[in-house]
Amino acid sequence: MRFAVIGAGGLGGYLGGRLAGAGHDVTLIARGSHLAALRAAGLTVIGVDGAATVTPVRATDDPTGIGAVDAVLLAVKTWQLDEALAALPPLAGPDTAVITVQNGVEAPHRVAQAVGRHAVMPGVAKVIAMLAGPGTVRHAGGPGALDLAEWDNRPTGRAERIREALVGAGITTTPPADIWADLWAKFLFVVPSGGLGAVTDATFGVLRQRPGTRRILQAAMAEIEGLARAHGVALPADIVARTMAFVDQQPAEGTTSLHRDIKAGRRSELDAWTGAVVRLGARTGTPTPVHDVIHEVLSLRESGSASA
Ligand SMILES: NC(=O)C1=CN([C@@H]2O[C@H](COP(=O)(O)OP(=O)(O)OC[C@H]3O[C@@H](n4cnc5c(N)ncnc54)[C@H](OP(=O)(O)O)[C@@H]3O)[C@@H](O)[C@H]2O)C=CC1
Ligand SMILES: CC(C)(CO)C(=O)C(=O)O
Repeated sequence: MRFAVIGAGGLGGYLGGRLAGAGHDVTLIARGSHLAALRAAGLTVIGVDGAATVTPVRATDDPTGIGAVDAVLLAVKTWQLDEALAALPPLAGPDTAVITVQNGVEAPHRVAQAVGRHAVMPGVAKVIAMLAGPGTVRHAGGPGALDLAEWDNRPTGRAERIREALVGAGITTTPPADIWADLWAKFLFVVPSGGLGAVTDATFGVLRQRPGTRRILQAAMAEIEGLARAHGVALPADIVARTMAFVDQQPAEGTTSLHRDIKAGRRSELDAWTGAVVRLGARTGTPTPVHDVIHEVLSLRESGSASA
């Protein structure tokens, strides 16, 4: 199949590298020193069981020469989506799927405004992958899975072909009963853990062990459960207990990307994570007091004016 990956960073590089390694026609759209390294020495994916290099790998910063592809993996951060969307038109044919992988529940809607719902396949990535340096991606954990579906979850030939390509490339994927419920379930895990982790600078191990932080985590998850209900999304009745059990299985030293980005002073996805909870809560009249506090504290810290 023909794939284009817009944003060949941690996640896009991992998925694109696996697909290219399995023989698919993959073009990575990248920039800067990462693009230079991809062109010079290919893409190296350091996995849990060793490293593999795909070389040569097709990489460019100019989408105009690629032509229409079967699927675009839109793998940039949420705040980079507008710029990435500008690269889409030359890649899109009448049946091209545009797969979103962003954490949060708003990215598919933003992309659909640009390309239409028929083109968008919301995806949920279950992997921990990061750029280890120019041209190199590290798969640090997680099952290495990408679940995706059509907007209305109906089975289609293109969804099936993409799943076959993923499985053939060693990426686990399961047809979801409802991709929106899966997106919200992941939202309910990452946002409370990320927000509270960033506020306290605590790892999963600490957050789950202290009675106080554990209670706040559960209260934050319950807020998102209420928000999902307000959006007509059916989550399992025991979603908070299930998600706490999942938190209990995470490596004790683990943190989320939101926490790591804020701690390192990099631009974060705060607006698409905690910000979205506050925004959607206000829009639907759903109380989100825990997220309101977390959002205010982290916004203040990100604005750099905490000591002004
Ligand atoms: N990494 C993971 O394991 C997971 C990530 N996600 C989600 O996936 C998304 C991507 O995350 P992640 O891969 O970690 O982020 P990264 O920052 O590692 O990767 C994004 C890449 O896209 C590049 N990029 C951005 N805009 C453009 C553009 N217009 N043209 C070319 N390249 C561009 C960035 O380059 P530059 O640095 O120059 O801006 C960067 O290399 C996030 O929304 C995240 O929530 C979801 C689950 C797991
Ligand atoms: C699942 C998890 C926590 C893995 O990195 C994630 O998606 C994130 O931190 O952004």
